[in-house]
Amino acid sequence: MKTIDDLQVEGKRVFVRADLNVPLDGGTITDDGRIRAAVPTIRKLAERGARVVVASHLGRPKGAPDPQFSLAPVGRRLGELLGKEVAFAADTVGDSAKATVGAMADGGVTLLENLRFNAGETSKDDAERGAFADELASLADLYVGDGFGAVHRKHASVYDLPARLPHAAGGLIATEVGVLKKLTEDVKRPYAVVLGGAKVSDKLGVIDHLLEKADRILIGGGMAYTFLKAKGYEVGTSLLQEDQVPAVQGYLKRAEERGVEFVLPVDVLAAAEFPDLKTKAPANPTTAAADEIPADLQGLDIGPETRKLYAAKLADAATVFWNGPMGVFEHPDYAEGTKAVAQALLDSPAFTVVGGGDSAAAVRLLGFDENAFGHISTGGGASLEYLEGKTIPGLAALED
Ligand SMILES: Nc1ncnc2c1ncn2[C@@H]1O[C@H](COP(=O)(O)OP(=O)(O)OP(=O)(O)O)[C@@H](O)[C@H]1O
Ligand SMILES: O=C(O)[C@H](O)COP(=O)(O)O
Repeated sequence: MKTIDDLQVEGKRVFVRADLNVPLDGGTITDDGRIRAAVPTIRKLAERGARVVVASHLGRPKGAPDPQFSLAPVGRRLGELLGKEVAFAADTVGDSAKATVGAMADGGVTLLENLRFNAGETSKDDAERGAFADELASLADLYVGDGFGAVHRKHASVYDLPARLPHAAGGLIATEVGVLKKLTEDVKRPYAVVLGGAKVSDKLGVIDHLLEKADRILIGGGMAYTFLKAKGYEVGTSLLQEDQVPAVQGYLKRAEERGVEFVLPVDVLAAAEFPDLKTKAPANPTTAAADEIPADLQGLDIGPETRKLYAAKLADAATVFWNGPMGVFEHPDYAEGTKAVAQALLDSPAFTVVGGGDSAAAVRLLGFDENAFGHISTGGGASLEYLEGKTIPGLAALED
């Protein structure tokens, strides 16, 4: 894989595919970690006289413009962090993008509007994606892949565009891959993996692979309820991937055969309603045993006994990979589980990798010092798929 040091960028339009998919509350960025992580590559290119065209997705709009997913606030923050003006194009490949990119001087930076406002970006149809990639390619001379959080997506800007332009990996991708490699090669044992979060269907597949690698797998967050259901427990109205229950039963069985320890919640914090994340009004959750969640309640965090159990299971680990918060940490009533896991990792001597946009944001928003962890990855699904040993579209596309 080439790096940006291998490219002659002066006076060239360099398309940087970043992952600036940050959590927003209205128009306010609640955690700018992914923007900060994107800055070094953008700054380096601009300092070397490139005309830097930055592009990203934000959220999951449905292939058409949707103001709540505009990257405009991200552009303002990027400008603050770079300490220079970032021109914002009001579309991705339309008149505004062409005019803004056309008007750039050497060393300038433009941010395009959300890539996913265009159906071609995420299309499953190769021709449709390719046509959109052609339009993106017309805006640049060179391509730099640096959006580690999105490299697992076979999307136009990640996968098809690098095939159309001379390309290289940015500094963030190089760093992320370097650290994750350590977890696939000579991992120090015991190796514990903590999985949580809400993108359950995306993440269940990784367990198949982890059963071959990890010594201990702790499950929390929205993932937990599919496991509890697979054990035959009722989970009320909790997040559930019903169609995955048989697969999860298979994982539990294989884990037993292989001597991999699965650790599931023994209690949860549950409520009738999902909490109001805007007002943060008290949610008054009930603590319920994990095998007795009342039919009208949903589990929204791990409970106090589970916090202690998970801390104990992490205390003697030598390596820990953690992806996905233990609960709806954005609300203070459901933040304790995530805090307990973060604290347990800080207290343990293990080499710790925290993966995921939301997991990393949780660590920072809950007041932990991010530098105290071995590595905080900007990619959740991406780091999991990397650990799975899958071919990653956005990394394969950067190979020579
Ligand atoms: N029990 C639960 N029920 C519903 N949602 C939950 C539950 N536990 C955690 N969540 C939600 O999961 C979300 C984070 O999940 P996600 O899978 O996106 O994490 P991530 O891997 O860190 O991020 P990414 O994959 O986007 O990089 C949070 O917004 C949190 O509120
Ligand atoms: O947050 C993420 O995991 C990445 O930005 C990818 O987003 P996606 O899951 O919507 O493709």
